[in-house]
Amino acid sequence: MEKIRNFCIIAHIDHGKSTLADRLLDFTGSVTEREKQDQLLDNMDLERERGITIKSHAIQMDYVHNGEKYVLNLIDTPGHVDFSYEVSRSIAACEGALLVVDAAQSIQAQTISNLYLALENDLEIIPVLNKVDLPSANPEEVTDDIVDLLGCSPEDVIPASAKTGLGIQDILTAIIERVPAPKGNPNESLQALVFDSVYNPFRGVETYFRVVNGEITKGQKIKFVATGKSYEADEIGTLKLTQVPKKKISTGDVGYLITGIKDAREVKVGDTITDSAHPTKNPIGGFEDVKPMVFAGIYPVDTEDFEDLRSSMEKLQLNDASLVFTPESSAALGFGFRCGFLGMLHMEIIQERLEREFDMTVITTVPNVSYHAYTTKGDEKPIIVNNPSDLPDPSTIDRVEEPYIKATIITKADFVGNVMSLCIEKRGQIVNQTYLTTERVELIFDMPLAEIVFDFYDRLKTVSKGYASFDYSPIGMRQSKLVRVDILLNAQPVDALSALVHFDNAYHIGKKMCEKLKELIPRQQFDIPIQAAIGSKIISRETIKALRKDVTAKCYGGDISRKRKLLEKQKKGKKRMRQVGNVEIPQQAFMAVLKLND
Ligand SMILES: Nc1nc2c(ncn2[C@@H]2O[C@H](COP(=O)(O)OP(=O)(O)OP(=O)(O)O)[C@@H](O)[C@H]2O)c(=O)[nH]1
Repeated sequence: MEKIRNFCIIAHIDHGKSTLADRLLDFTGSVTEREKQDQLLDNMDLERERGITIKSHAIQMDYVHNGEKYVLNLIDTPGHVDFSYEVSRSIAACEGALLVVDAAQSIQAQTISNLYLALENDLEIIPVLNKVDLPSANPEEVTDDIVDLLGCSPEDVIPASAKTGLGIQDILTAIIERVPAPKGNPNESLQALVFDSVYNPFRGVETYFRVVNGEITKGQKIKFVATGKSYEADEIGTLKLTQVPKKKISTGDVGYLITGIKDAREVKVGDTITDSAHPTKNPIGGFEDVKPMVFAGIYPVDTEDFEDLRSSMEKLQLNDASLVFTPESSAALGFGFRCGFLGMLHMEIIQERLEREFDMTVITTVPNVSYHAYTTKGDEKPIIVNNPSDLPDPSTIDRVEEPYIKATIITKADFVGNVMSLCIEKRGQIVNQTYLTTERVELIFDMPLAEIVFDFYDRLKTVSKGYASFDYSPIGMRQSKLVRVDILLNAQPVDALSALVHFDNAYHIGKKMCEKLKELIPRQQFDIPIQAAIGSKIISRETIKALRKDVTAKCYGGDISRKRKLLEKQKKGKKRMRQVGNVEIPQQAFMAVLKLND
């Protein structure tokens, strides 16, 4: 135990965590030449393409320091706010953290939020000034920023470049000398923290854990405290680049467990593993079930594919326990599912995985957050509104509550005005404003989560010319004035286009929706009126003019293969169209409300 170091790397997105992890693996000889590949830990294709870490992973390195052999367990953490719960669990499994700060960009919102998480867990912080090789790097200034933030001395900050390999040895030395060895009692009953799980189609769910007390042995009967379920530890081992089966994993160490569980929902990140016969009396605290924040409908483009979609979603859920869904139906789109996601990025990922891994073409409807509606009947429990159609009749509503968040934004002093106006437009209330340095300002707002879901990130980037970083955490429900804006095409309501919006924004959004739909829906043989309505009141209207004449009629003769090509192309385009009444609506139209300001 004396020779084990468990650490994680925390950073703002793109500050170089994954690249630094690769360098550490290289340096400790944990990868052979053949295995070398950029961003080794990001082993999902999607992760590599998007250049982001979606799930956290762990890896063990051996390193000799002053003639002594050490085991270093690195736990890589995801960088995006949608996955912050996973960051918090990975952090809880460590004693130390490398705080990576980009020498050109300095401290950003997630640098701070992750740092707070690490400090709450009493982690030893090793500040790393990364990307010092960049011409735009500002090492002195950024070191000062870090010293101010941590209250450390400038010598504690390790200058490094994950690209060139500079500083890697210093980082390893610091991990061994500064990060404390794990504590814990090997003789106590087993107590292990689940910090991640991964679904493997051949082996079932692989659970990643850190032993806090006691030890886990192959074949042991173990129990998951939160789910109360018991299993046999079919295989346990440590995580090198590949899994290395072991007979026993002891206090302080990190490993994987395979029990033949086939459903990701049975393994919850944050849960405690204990011995089935002699369960621990103190499960590790802080466990929470991850709750979806954003809801949207997912429908097959072809109504006949509903059963295929169901089986694909079930398979996806086996390996992504944070995805929830229930069947729903829409007059416009037929049968589909109302799905809950951790955030917008998670939603995009699910949609993309459905298309790539399961070859499904789907239509996603306008996302919304989860509201609580109380009726005048005085019922104690709220009606949970995850779907515009769940909103009770306005005449029976007493009040509606919506989820609020604390938003932390760090930006340059020059852009404070712009960022403030944006947040106020998004119904934010300023809570605090602090100058971190003369140049950089931290703004804290209470804001409705719903406003973040729509275009907030993009707008923030635009108004700050990219110099703003953003992070948020939920702070509970607050009363709101919510209405449902319905869209009528050719006088027919299209339920899949309905959106839940704040009353003050309803007219603006209704108008923009009509304009956007006019752009997106192709002209047809007849005039199509587009209307936005609240209840029976029409608040906006546009008209798509009819095509004047059939321009293709003249195109006769010519090469057949060319014609076929055109037909094929048309078919592809058609695939994402939905016939509603006698109007054809393209897929983008269902998401139009997200891009109202483009
Ligand atoms: N010049 C230079 N570029 C670097 C350095 N470290 C990382 N990068 C680049 O910075 C970008 C982001 O690096 P990543 O390692 O993917 O960042 P990350 O923090 O892991 O990002 P997420 O996993 O998405 O949170 C990549 O294009 C890297 O090649 C460095 O020391 N110098």
